[in-house]
Amino acid sequence: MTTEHDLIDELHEQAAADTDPETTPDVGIIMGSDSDLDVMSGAHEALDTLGFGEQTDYHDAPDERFTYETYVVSAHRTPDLMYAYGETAADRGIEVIIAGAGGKSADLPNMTASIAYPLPVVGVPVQEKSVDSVIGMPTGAPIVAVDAGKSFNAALSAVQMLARGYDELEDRLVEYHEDLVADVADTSARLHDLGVSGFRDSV
Ligand SMILES: Nc1c(C(=O)O)ncn1[C@@H]1O[C@H](COP(=O)(O)O)[C@@H](O)[C@H]1O
Repeated sequence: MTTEHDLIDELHEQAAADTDPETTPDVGIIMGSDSDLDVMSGAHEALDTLGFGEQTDYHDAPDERFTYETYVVSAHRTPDLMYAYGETAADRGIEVIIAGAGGKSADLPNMTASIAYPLPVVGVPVQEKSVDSVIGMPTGAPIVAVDAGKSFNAALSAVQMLARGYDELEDRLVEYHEDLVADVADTSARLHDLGVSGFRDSV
């Protein structure tokens, strides 16, 4: 069984390995519990849509140029792991972190933002009651956050940040947006042309 200390050691070893950044995960997704996975999977869906690959082995990157990794990390249950993740993220090649947590005391995103600073962290309150604890940071301690459950948008925001350095990602974001616009326009025309009953029958 893997222990917290095994994971911490791995993170530090990876940070020290000086790996080619093209082969390291670009986006790190962390969440307070695996019970957050359903909500957080919107981030995976968005990244998959934008052509990212999932990296499950730090030393064996998938074919995709841009990748993400996922871990469960908790400020409350595994503070040492949270510290190690935030502290090593930049050296491990992570360029932006998406951090989700639920409950009334959702501290993982904001704590990670402070530890990983100046690496940007996009916080996802997993539930409505988590919003205040995710976004409530003092002046000088920034976090970017989305509304409760909006992990899909968190990933889009993360890619927007990455896209400032990679034209290819900017193109993918533009293409995604054009598809979105086309879908809405097509739905609008079908609703109009088929009428409400016909439209309902068609979906
Ligand atoms: N908010 C946090 C933190 C943290 O912020 O460090 N760690 C776990 N949790 C949250 O506790 C909830 C219940 O977790 P369990 O289902 O594991 O009991 C989850 O939504 C998780 O994000």
